[in-house]
Amino acid sequence: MKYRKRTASDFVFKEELGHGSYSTVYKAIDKHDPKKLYAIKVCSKAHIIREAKVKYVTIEKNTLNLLARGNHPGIVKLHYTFHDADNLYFALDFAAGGELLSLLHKYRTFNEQLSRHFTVQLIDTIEYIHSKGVIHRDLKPENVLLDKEGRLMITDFGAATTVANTEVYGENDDDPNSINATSSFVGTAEYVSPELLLYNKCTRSSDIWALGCMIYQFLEGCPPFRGSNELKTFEKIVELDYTWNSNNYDDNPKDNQTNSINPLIIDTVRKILVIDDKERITISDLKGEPWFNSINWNNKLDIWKGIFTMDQSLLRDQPRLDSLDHQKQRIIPNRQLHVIDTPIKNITISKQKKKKPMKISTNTSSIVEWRKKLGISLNQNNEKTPVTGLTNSNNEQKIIYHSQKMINQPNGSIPLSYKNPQMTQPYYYQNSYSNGIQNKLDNNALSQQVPQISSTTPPISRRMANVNKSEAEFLPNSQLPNNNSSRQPLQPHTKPPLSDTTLSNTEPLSNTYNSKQQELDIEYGRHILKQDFIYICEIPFLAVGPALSINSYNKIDNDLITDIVSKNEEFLRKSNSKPKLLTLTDKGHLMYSDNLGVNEHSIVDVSDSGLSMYDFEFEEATRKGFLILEKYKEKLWFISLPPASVVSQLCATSMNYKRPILNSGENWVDCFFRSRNLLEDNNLSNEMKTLNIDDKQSDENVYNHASTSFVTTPAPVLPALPAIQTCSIKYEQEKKALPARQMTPLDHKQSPALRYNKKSTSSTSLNNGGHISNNIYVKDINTALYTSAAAVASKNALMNHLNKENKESSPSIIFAPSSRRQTPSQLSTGKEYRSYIRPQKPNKPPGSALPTVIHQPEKKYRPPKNMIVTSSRCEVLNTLNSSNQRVGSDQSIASSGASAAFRSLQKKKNESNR
Ligand SMILES: Nc1ncnc2c1ncn2[C@@H]1O[C@H](COP(=O)(O)OP(=O)(O)OP(=O)(O)O)[C@@H](O)[C@H]1O
Repeated sequence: MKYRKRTASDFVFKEELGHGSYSTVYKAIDKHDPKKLYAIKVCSKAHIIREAKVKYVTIEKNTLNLLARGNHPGIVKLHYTFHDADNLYFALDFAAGGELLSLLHKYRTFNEQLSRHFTVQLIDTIEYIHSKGVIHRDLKPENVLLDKEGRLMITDFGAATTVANTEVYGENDDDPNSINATSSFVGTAEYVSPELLLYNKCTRSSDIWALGCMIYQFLEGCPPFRGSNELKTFEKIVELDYTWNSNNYDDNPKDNQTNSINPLIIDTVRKILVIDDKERITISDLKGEPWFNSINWNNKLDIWKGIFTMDQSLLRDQPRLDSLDHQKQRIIPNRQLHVIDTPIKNITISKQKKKKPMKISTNTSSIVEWRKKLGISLNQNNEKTPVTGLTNSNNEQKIIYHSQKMINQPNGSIPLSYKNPQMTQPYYYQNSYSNGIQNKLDNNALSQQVPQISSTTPPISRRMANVNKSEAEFLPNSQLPNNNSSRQPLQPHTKPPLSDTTLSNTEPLSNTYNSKQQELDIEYGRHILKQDFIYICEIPFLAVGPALSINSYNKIDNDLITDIVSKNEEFLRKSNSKPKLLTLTDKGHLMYSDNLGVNEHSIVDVSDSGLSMYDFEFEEATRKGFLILEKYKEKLWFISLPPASVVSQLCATSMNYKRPILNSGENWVDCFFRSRNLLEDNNLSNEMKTLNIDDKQSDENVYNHASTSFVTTPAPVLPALPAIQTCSIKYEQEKKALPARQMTPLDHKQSPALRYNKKSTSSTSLNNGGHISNNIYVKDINTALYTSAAAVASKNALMNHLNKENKESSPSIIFAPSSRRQTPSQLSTGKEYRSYIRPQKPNKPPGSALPTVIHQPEKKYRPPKNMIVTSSRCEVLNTLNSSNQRVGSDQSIASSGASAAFRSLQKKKNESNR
């Protein structure tokens, strides 16, 4: 047959059949052959990239392709794959009979004959899947569909793996005592095997375990192991805590004789539900069980009869049998239902819906949804990911090691990162600090005097006015409150009338993006988001030195910044030097130059993962305070705004060239966020361009196997699943799902509700891509980080982040403009150094939606000695600390779900081994 690539326009999309964690499935009619119905699974590219589901989609596609070759009736067939700019499409067999779970719910239980019939079909299919070297890993009634004749079709291969891959999972098989922290869950709680729970091992036998659970469920109506939460479920599984009930049909008097389960079934299930997977019955032995004596396993036609076409006498004991006819009526005429054709362009497929409501509270989530729910995810390399609450020693050691390496530099030597020739001369080299200590640095660019903080620098009165006594105790003498000064209450971030009238002259200029500037930007191929005159002071992290040294920066915190600012405000403002022109582009480049825009010095990329931003009373409207940037372990930049009169003069002098101030209406922090968002969007659209699902091979293959007749092909066992590993979904930037997103925790586009959640003490969201969503305003970074519900909940994300980072980059912590962070308690305590742990663009109108301040000073994090901790490091460590503290508490275990269950199981296991 001549190959022709299908597109979405080849189909008429009908009603939605369902939706999962990364797709929405629509019924569709082939325009070229209206008799052909398909279920088209539509995956939004943006969604699967953002949610790091590319891997699952890839696995599903390749597994389905592989399994389609055998044309087994028990596997939902993949007919076509195609994509467009926004979506990936899988054209699958349409399962007119719906989910097996729905049928089970309808009848509550299946009678013995029906149970056996379905079990036989499942065994035949599982045997086929395993013969191809594939393990499904998420078998459950929701993942079993029925075709129009009522034959089973297993679907949802997103969690599948190969036998070879699985062996890798069981790296501790030989030593069951050494369960490590990198275990990951696979499956759905009620069907997950004990070997996975106990040894992080998944084999073919794990699918058989799930089959045993399903057989039980067919007869009892619910899975054998179900607790009130995942932990209890897992405990029941590993303790093999299940019982057969005998009163299933009590409400159906005419079925009284069926209220005891056939002992042959009980015996069969007993042989399946064996804790030790090596002792568990195999598929071939299972087929020989007495319960299947009547089955001719070679008679595929008999095995694969659809329940809607079967001899009804076979089903005579089925409770509410009459309903089955009704069900058949309901299913088969489904095609005749009046549906309004949905033009493809009107299908809101890019907008993902939430997972359908769970029919049974805890067992209907797919593996991926389940992982997400429990905060368990795979890392980028498809490796096992630490489970919440488990040891973090590796990660921590990594940090300590690096830190010590930095600190242990021989006196005078300079860490490589300091030798960056582009590093500009720090301003303070020119200043007149007389008490500086001469560094013995051998690098020319850095052999300079480290400024000694002048003890005579007067305290900054403005910030001292409202410091209360208890706080004052923690402040150096030089910062004691000055009662003569009055602290300016922070104002909502509206544009106040400028005190300096000369500045107002510049305003009309500043809002105009004039043609000369445009020309320049076009020449440079950039678009400027904001440009303004600023003072900038760079302070590198030095290897040695008493004050502004790496030792001083072991903790970037409120006190340190306060100390630096209070003692060096004049110096930091560079009042004696000429202001620079700071420019931020849409590409995230931040640079400064003289006021004519020449000799640009690049500062940093706003998207840099090692960049943290803070503000210290930074008020653009009143031109006060500092915007502080920190490149982790490299530099601090203190940015402040010159007086309006100075700016006005500068503008006047540069009039002939261009109008230098651009976009003064939007403050710097907002622009940083905007720039970062633009970059993210850019990344996303680039990744979407590279993500496709073209698979000519697959389509041709499917054409060749289009027949629905079942051919029993003796399929060779594949050593591995090359198709899965050499994924045919091209994802060229496979390295990352969305790199910038690791650094910018909140996907505000997808979670708009989280952006300004006023109940923010725990307004946290963690998704499986390891993204932290957090909306906590705090007055003290360490306190905040320690107490942040987000930090606690996001340990996995952070650990993932650490895993991914061999370098010392860190998630950014960005401090929002103070007007948005201001709370009454902040004002009353007088702490100006407030953190805002959520790198995203704040766009709420000024003064609104102030989340609750979290204040638990007693839990303040104390960094270990010799450990360099930036804000982000604090976050990581506090998270780990608090998580470790929670271990062992029953209450916390109960609330922390699967990971706690893991811990609990390990603990029990270790105790029993002692
Ligand atoms: N071939 C099909 N025929 C009919 N309905 C289908 C078909 N495939 C899927 N569906 C329906 O669509 C729903 C979602 O499909 P599916 O579970 O495959 O999506 P998913 O994104 O892989 O979800 P999950 O989160 O479970 O992995 C199913 O529950 C089912 O009701």
